[in-house]
Amino acid sequence: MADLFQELKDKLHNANISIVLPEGTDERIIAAALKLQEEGIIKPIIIGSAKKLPANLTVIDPETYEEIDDLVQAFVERRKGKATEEEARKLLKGVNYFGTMLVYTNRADGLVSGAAHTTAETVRPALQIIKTKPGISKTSGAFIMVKDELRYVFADCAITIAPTSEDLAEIAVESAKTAAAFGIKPKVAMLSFSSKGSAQSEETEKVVKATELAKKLAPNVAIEGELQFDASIVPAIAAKKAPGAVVQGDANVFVFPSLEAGNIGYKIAERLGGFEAIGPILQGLNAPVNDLSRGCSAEDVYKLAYITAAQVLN
Ligand SMILES: CC(C)(COP(=O)(O)OP(=O)(O)OC[C@H]1O[C@@H](n2cnc3c(N)ncnc32)[C@H](O)[C@@H]1OP(=O)(O)O)[C@@H](O)C(=O)NCCC(=O)NCCS
Ligand SMILES: CC(=O)OP(=O)(O)O
Repeated sequence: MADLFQELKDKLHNANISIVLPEGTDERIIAAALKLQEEGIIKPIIIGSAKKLPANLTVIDPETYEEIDDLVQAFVERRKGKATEEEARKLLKGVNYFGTMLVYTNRADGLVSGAAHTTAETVRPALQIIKTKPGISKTSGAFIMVKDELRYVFADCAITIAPTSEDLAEIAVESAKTAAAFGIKPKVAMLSFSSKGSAQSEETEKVVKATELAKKLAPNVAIEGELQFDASIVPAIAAKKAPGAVVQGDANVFVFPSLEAGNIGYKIAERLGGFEAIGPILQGLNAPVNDLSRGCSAEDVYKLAYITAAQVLN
């Protein structure tokens, strides 16, 4: 992954991209911001109290922000009929709503939060304000999983609790795009507890249908399902369980059938398998807003800031 981050740094060198880090009270966020500031490639903007933060950082304090009325008006306009001015003013006291409005109003290019907030608290402002791109029905959360030379994409590990076949197909296509954007030629496995009809149930049928839909949505991408994890990653097992499949134990994008499977699966790969987990990267939004795990390190924050900045250019 060293190469990926070097590539991103080269690409972003003169791009002048600013990333909001709303959690200015978290030490990991401050450490990552200082490292970004020192490097001078991405401009971090911290939300918090300037008095309590290092003087060389750009800090915006919602309590004293001179342009708060503009943000409130823009929020009320965006949430037409769903928030009064009074409610908007109250919501914008929250650092994630405030930071998301900085992105929505083009005062910043992207946002990374979630070190000190749950995923729901982090992403809800983005779902309500930034919203998904035309043609995308739902956002989803992908991780880039890295160990030595190995790079995989896991999704959805963050957002949709009980995806339908249509959701899974969209997640597959968006995850293939995420893989391609970060230098991985996608080979997608639609995961299940069954390989090519070895078990039959509502759950396996959901993945079979999702695979058909995903293939129609992205006919040029190698997508295979339904597959068990071993049949997707071990060529000899693929030859036995899924002979003739377009993915022969060489999958690198893994679409999990539910959030339970995806979230548990990525944490097992991270905590027992020794993979670095970068994300969750939110896919399909109009502007990049990315979540962190509350278990993240300062290095994870720093890296996700680079991924977020790269999404601005994609
Ligand atoms: C993502 C999540 C917070 C959304 O829940 P919610 O805020 O209750 O969602 P709601 O149904 O009230 O919708 C709120 C808004 O977000 C939108 N929305 C909800 N899910 C969305 C999705 N996946 N993609 C895009 N927009 C979405 C809704 O359309 C709605 O927009 P509107 O207010 O403009 O009409 C919820 O699905 C969740 O908690 N997921 C699990 C998160 C988690 O804990 N993951 C594990 C750790 S990473
Ligand atoms: C991505 C994720 O699981 O986030 P958290 O660990 O904060 O719940």
